[in-house]
Amino acid sequence: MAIKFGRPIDLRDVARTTATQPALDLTIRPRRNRKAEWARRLVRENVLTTDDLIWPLFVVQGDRTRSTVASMPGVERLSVDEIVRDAERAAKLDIPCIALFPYTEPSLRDEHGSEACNPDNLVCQAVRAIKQEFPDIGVLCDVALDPFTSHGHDGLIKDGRILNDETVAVLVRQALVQAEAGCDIIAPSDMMDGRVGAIRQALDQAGFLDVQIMAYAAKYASAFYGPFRDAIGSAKTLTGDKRTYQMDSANTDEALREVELDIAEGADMVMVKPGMPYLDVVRRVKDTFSMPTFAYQVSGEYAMIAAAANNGWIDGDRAMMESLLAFKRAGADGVLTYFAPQAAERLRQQHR
Ligand SMILES: NCc1[nH]cc(CCC(=O)O)c1CC(=O)O
Ligand SMILES: [Mg+2]
Repeated sequence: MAIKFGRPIDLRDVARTTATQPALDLTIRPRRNRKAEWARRLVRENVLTTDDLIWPLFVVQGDRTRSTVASMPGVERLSVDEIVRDAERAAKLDIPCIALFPYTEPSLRDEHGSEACNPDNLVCQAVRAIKQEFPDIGVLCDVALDPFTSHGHDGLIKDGRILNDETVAVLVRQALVQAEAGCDIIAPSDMMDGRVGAIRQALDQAGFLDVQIMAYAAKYASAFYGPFRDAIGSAKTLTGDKRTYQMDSANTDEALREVELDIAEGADMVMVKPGMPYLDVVRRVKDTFSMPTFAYQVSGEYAMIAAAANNGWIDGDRAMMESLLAFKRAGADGVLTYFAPQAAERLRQQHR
């Protein structure tokens, strides 16, 4: 491996000090446990493995199509046939789960996000195609209306307000078509009140007792979603912001109340989003509820690391691994990350 950013200084530990100066009278020297790679491995508290990774992918209409996302270097929108190839890559890399997000053709977007409930929409097509070839990989589908609405909001709008209960009714239908297509995990990211309970009830009534729910329980109104909105094509159309449903970045007690509600309504797993700027929330959620807790390293976090790395300003690979390990340290059980395949490849090399 070429060392671009400084040489590794793995100084040989000398058995006895040869310093000319008298040694300090220190009984405790924490550096002893860091003296060599084997010693550091021995006392290492947290590890990242491929089991921790969920890989988000973008689906686009077409055939053999891979289109770049300008604000997410290295990330592409994939047509259904191509997404099956990436699912295969995920399976080969031992990544347990992939997450799907659609770029909906502008002509199919409307005020009500109708395409979300079309059993033949891009996401449903992709789920079927992936499940047919790779039934053993987990498939997570996002539930929210923003990829489908002409205004870019996650819910229905009336007189400039996002309607809660009316939106929940649509989300329930969206979740059902996704479950019908073969989705394993339904992940509501819309932040409407009561949607987890409504979706759970509908899934159960339809016989989808084993379909899990991963609730985007503590999801903040964040500037870090910018590149994602580029990827799904809602950046240009979004009117206003999402602060009447996504959380205020200033709050953490509120995150605990949101998580508590989603668990009570039947969430099997909970998520905090974004990731790195909200590691304190991850820690509090994990400590308070002992639930399977996930963090989403969102598009803006990915873009920052990728951009700095592409400029030669940071060592991208090391920054990626360090950022992912931070989630483990904060108590996360797993991470949704666009770095998933790169991280998995790196983990594989390390273990060789
Ligand atoms: N509700 C849709 C949704 N699901 C995941 C993300 C963001 C993911 C990312 O930035 O990587 C968003 C965007 C938003 O809420 O505006
Ligand atoms: Mg909620």
